[in-house]
Order: sequence, then structure tokens, then C-alpha cells
Amino acid sequence: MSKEFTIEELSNYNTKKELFVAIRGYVYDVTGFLEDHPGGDEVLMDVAGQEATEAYDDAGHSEDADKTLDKFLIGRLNAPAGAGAGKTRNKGTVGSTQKSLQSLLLRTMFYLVAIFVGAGAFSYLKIYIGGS
Ligand code: HEM
Repeated sequence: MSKEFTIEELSNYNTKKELFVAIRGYVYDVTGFLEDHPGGDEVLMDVAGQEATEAYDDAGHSEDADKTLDKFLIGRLNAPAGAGAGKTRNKGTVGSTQKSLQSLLLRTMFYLVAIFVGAGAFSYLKIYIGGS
């Protein structure tokens, strides 16, 4: 994995015989995967020779798909500005930030529920047991 592609070079590989796509700044040769892609060959043809990060992400691929992608890695996209080149391949950081936010939210909800239950039990005891 050493070759650097410009977006122009990449655009030459847009046929079923040679199909390259760029995702998150990396270039993948997915020619051999056309037939095997669970999402069909048409969607791959739609982004053939192009920057396909958005299409790839929008399809909601699994981590397994990311691993499959790794097998086809052939180089880097040398794009001057934007379109996926600056994005990192490491989804992990985003994922773990989201996860820790989620668990914070869950914990907060847990405490709130605990307080409500506690307060409910307290009022119940006060009214029905200690209330005379
Ligand atoms: C270029 C490299 C790509 C690889 C290696 C790849 C790999 C995969 C894999 C392994 C799956 C199975 C489900 C999963 O594990 O997520 C999948 C499903 C799918 N892919 Fe891709 N994909 C690629 C590109 C794309 C693109 C560019 C699109 C569309 C815009 C796309 C659309 C889909 C869709 C719609 C499914 C779901 C199919 C279904 O569940 O019936 N994929 N892909």
C-alpha cells in the first residue's frame, strides 16, 4: 500500500474491469468484489473511480464490511481539498465517544429513576405507616 492517487487518476478506474473507489482518504481496488458485494454491483458502479465515503457510510456498513474493505486497500488518495481525504479511517474514536455519552445518559436516567422510586417509597411509608 504505497501508491498515491490523485482524484483524476482514480477516475480512470471506473469500469467493471478495473474498479477503484476512495473511502476516507484510502483507495481500494474492489474489482473482484463486484460480484460478491451483498449490496449489489450497481451501487459500486455508481461510485466507480470516485470518492465514495458518503455512499459507503450512508449504507450503514458493519465492522465486517470495514474489514472486507481492508483486503482491497491499494493506496492513498492524494486529494488537495476535502471530500473524505482528511477523514480518518478510525471509526473507533467516534464510536467510543458515542458509547461513553450513551452510558452517561443511561447512568443519569438510572439515578433519576432511583430517586423517583425512593421518593415514592418514602411518601408511601409516610402516608400509610407513619401518617397517623
Ligand atoms: C467499496 C467497498 C464496499 C465494501 C467492501 C462493501 C461491503 C459490504 C458488505 C460486507 C456488506 C454486508 C453487510 C455488512 O457487513 O455491512 C455490504 C452491504 C451493503 N452495501 Fe456495501 N460495500 C462497499 C461499498 C458500498 C457502496 C459504495 C454502497 C452504496 C452506496 C454500498 C451499499 C450497500 C448496501 C445497500 C448493503 C446492504 C445490502 C443488504 O443488506 O441487502 N456498499 N457491503
